Amino acid sequence: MTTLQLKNIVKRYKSQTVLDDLSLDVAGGERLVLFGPSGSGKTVLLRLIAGVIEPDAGRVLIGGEDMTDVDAEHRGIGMAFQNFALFPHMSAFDNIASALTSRKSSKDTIAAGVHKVSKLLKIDHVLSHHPKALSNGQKQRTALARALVGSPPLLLLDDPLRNVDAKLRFEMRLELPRLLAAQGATVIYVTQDYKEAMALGDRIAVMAHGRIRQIGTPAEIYNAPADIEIARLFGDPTINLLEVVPQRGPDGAFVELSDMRLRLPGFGAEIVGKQCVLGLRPETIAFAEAASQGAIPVTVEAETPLNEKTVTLGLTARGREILVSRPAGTPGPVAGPAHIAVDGRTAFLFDKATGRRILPSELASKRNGEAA
Ligand SMILES: Nc1ncnc2c1ncn2[C@@H]1O[C@H](COP(=O)(O)OP(=O)(O)OP(=O)(O)O)[C@@H](O)[C@H]1O
Repeated sequence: MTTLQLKNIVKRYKSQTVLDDLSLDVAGGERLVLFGPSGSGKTVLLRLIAGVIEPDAGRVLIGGEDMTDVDAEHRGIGMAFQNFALFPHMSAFDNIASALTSRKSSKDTIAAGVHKVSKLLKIDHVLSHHPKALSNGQKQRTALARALVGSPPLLLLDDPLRNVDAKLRFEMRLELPRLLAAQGATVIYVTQDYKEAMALGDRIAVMAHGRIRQIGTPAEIYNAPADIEIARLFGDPTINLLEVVPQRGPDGAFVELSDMRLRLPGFGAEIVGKQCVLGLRPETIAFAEAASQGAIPVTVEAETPLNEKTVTLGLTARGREILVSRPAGTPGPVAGPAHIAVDGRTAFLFDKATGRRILPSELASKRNGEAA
């Protein structure tokens, strides 16, 4: 299976550095998601891997071979883009087959390949249609079929679900991993949708300003975000972020919420008196009895039942907003005074000035130990 290595890639447009000394290693058969806000450089990176644009510096290695100076059509890559990019004057069949024409395969071999992939993508009944007679979902599947038909060892998919409706997007999120796994290809998949990133990626590379801010499995990104922005981008409802200044208590550092102490196990003197931001995932907070130990009083302002969960907005004594999320159907207060229980071990602490997550001192010293 084909590996992909990017080494110190730089791409500039006039004075703007769009990719800034970016390096990346993708294992053979891995599905790597490039995730990041609009303008972070995802599409430029994909086009650069494809060979459509050239880097100003750095190397692109595909399967261990330096492909930086090799033309796009000789890189053996399959591509599908968010705007479908189908030829309007060709049938769906011919659009898909166009990916194979340069191979000089026999007509029968091409037809067999097109039918196989079309069946898989459930578009075999519309192969004679031109793009204007296809629904958006069918166009998207046709573009995907064109990318898959030659079984390329490296597949680049640029936000292929962006222009399809919510139902199809949901279906494809379920189907695509199986489909891509069956292909055995190495996949670079661009999306701005964090749920898609988590559903499809073996790993996710979070991009910002032409750099990779964090790379890891979906669980690593969610459970150990490198900074506030990443914590905010992954999660629905969004993570609670509260400005705090930790204090020193008899049994370690704590912060105050509604005049109650929330202990931060593992954190020590290094955070005392520092301007920080506390991150609490709504699903890690539970409603509690007033008398239970550490219960923090809140005033419930509003409740929003969603399909699978109920999200409640509470206010602390000083009017700070806290979202609490619990599985739908579980009881909870609807309005008025209530108490919440927060486990300090699940809290994130960020440096307010830099936005970077501060690791608990125990973990930090363990990491340092590992590095030494
Ligand atoms: N041909 C070009 N000429 C000048 N600037 C460009 C060109 N192509 C891209 N850029 C700039 O590079 C930056 C990154 O663009 P890119 O399309 O890679 O972002 P993106 O992360 O894919 O965004 P989106 O999710 O909206 O597609 C943007 O600021 C864009 O304006």
